Order: sequence, then structure tokens, then C-alpha cells
Amino acid sequence: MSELLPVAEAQARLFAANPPVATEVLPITEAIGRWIAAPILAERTQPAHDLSAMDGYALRWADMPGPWRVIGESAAGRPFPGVVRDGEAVRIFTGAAMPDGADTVLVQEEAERDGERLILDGAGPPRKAANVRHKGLDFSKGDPLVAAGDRLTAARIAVAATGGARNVTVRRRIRVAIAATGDELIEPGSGTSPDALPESNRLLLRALLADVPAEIIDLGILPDQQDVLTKAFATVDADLLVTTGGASVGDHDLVRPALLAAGASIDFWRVALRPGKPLMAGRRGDLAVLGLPGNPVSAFVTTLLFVKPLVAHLAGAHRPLPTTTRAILGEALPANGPRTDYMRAELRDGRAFVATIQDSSMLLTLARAGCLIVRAPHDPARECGESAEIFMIG
Ligand SMILES: Nc1nc2c(c(=O)[nH]1)N[C@H]1C(S)=C(S)[C@@H](COP(=O)(O)OP(=O)(O)OC[C@H]3O[C@@H](n4cnc5c(N)ncnc54)[C@H](O)[C@@H]3O)O[C@H]1N2
Ligand code: MOO
Repeated sequence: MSELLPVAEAQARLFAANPPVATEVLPITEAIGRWIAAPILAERTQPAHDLSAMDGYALRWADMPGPWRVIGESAAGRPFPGVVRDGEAVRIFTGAAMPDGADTVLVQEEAERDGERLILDGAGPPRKAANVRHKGLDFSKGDPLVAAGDRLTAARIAVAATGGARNVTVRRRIRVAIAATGDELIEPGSGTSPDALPESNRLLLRALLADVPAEIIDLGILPDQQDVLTKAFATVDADLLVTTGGASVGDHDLVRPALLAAGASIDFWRVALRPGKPLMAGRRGDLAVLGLPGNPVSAFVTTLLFVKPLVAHLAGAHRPLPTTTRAILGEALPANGPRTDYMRAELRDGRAFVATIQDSSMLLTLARAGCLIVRAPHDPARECGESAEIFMIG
């Protein structure tokens, strides 16, 4: 076991060996989900004026408790042009600019209006400036909105757009070539036959990569023939090649020799994790290579821990690793061995219950799992009720 690379070390080596791809400039409207390569600063102040937060009447706090004379209207995008003076009020709507002279908004539910005459009908605003959003409440021109290396998630792209961003500098989309290997495999959706296994790892990979900016190049199912594999690996045009199967030590495990024959160098092979131990990483010119084990659960775990983080790293993420959280163990766990263990578990009422059999070929337990419990190497036996680190996967 001593030759197995710890997971964190393998991830660090992967990132060090494969630099992020080039940048490109995109209109903000095309940049959802990209990682930003240059910080986005606010080009405007938000809100640009003092605005009303409610529908009601803009007035002077000094004139409380009224009555007032309504002298005009301020709607969002159509401000009142005049000035509010002693005893005057302006009808105002949510998001509309506060008129000069007014400092407070009386909500319409607490007012009674008869023509121009307005009187208080309730408690009224509790303090000066009530129901007013002040200029710059959210951010001011020049403020940093999105940092380099941050992803344009829903909230970040929305704040960037609000800040007036037009074109943003991002990393270009990552081109990921995927290949399954194995003579036993047939195309998913092509039916069943007694000696053949419907292939599932490419669908699993595509599903796991569906939410990152990656273009998938499907190399199909490759046979267990070294010359065929070598040719495919030597000619692939992508940023990252991901293979599944043929990564172990059997006579038909030909991915490693085929990669070497195709001119790739292997940086590491075999990592201290379960499942997923036979993972290999290498490089051919500018092409990063990850060889995943064929067992579907091993392919899932190594995609979560290596493929997706590498895609994020290549795409410029400054925090490419997935985050974990914690759950309470619903049952006791035995001491762990020398590899980091990722145990499929169901979450019920915030408690994690492990699947009884953790064989890496078993997809149904993975499909039913809500999380993977992460066990550090040599983690001691744990009792029911203890807290454990988990990856949410549901
Ligand atoms: N003597 C040893 N044997 C094995 C070792 C070892 O250290 N010494 N490691 C075991 C571990 S751990 C794993 S994981 C597997 C991984 O082996 P391979 O990467 O060579 O995978 P295959 O043999 O090609 O396939 C394993 C299993 O998964 C099925 N499979 C493969 N590809 C797909 C696919 N695309 N879709 C669905 N299912 C797939 C395949 O039919 C096999 O049943 O090696 C152990 N052996
Ligand atoms: O590492 Mo294998 O992936 O345990 O089954």
C-alpha cells in the first residue's frame, strides 16, 4: 500500500502539472457558469439614487404626523422633477427615486388619501428614512463585485450585470474527450444481450460534467486492443482525455501501455482511495489525461474528486475542489484501512446510514445514496451519533 498516493497529494500534483487554458472575452450574456480570469469592478453605484423600498408616499419626517398635500408622483424610471417642501408629499412606488426634499416613505396601507389630501391612518413610519434604500446601499462604483477565479454563478452574474459589466474575461470552454474501454460493453440504449454489458460510464461522466463549461467529445467504446487504443489516444484533439476501464493490472488492462505508446507520460498511477484506487494521470503535449477505473462507482468517485476539479482548475477556478459538509452517523462504523474511503450512504432525518455492501460495481446503491461518507485513512471505529464528513451527491 505504501506506493499509493494520498488523495490530496494526487489532486495537488494534477493541478500543478496542468495549467489553466487561455482566456477569452465574452459578452456577459454569454458567460453563465464561466470562471472569471480578471476581477469585475462595479461601473456604477447601486442603487444610483435614494429609492423607495415600498409603495406609498415620500414625505419629510419633520412633517409627521401630517396631514400632507400630494403634489405629484415618482415611479421607477420616471422620477418626480420637483422638490418636496413643508407639508407636501409625493405618491411613490417601489424602486422609484426619492424626490428632493423628501426623506421618509409612508406605506400606503397606513395612509388615507382623498384627492390631494393625505392623512395618517396607522402608526406611520417608525423613524426618519424608513422605507428608503440609500444610494450605494448594495455597492458603489469601483467596488470589487466578482474576484478572479470565482465562478459566474447565478448571484455573481446577476451582480456583475447590475454593476454594468458588458464584456468579461473568462477561461475558454474546456474540451473533454471521453472514452470507455472494454470488449464486454455495448452502447447504452441498444438493448441487452447475454454476454454484453450496457455501457454507463460515459453517461455518468456527461451527467456529472453537465453543470460545468465543458464541451464533450465522445470517443465511444474502444475495444481491448492496444493498437486501437494507442491510435485513439495519439490523435485526440482536446484539453482533457478521460478514459474508463482497463486501468488495473489484468492482461486486458491496456490503457496505460497504450497511453505510453501514444507518447503520453504517466505522472501517477494508483491513489490511496476506495473506490478508485487504479486511477492514473498523465499528459501528452498540452493534453491532460485521466484514466479512471472501469467499475462504475469508482468512475463516479474519481470523477467527483479528480475529473470535475481538474476541469474547474483548467477553466480557471481558484477553489476547484468539491466542498464537504457534515452529518450525524445513523449507525456505528468499523475502523478504516489505509485508503480514504468514500462510503455510499442514505440520509434520513439528517442521519447517514451506510449501504451494507460497498462493492464498487454496485450502481443501485449509488443511485439510492444521498451522500458519500468520507473516512480518512486509518480513521478509528465510529459510534452511532458521531459526526462525520460527507459529500452530498443526491
Ligand atoms: N489483481 C488486481 N485486480 C484488480 C485490482 C488490483 O489492484 N489487483 N484493482 C481492482 C480495482 S480496485 C478496480 S476499481 C478494478 C478496476 O479495473 P479496470 O479499470 O481495469 O476496469 P475494468 O476491468 O475494465 O472494469 C471493471 C468492471 O467495470 C465494468 N465496466 C468497465 N467499464 C464500464 C463502463 N464504461 N460502463 C459500465 N461498466 C463498466 C467492467 O465490466 C468490469 O466489471 O480492478 C480491480 N482488479
Ligand atoms: O478502487 Mo476499486 O475502485 O476499489 O473497486
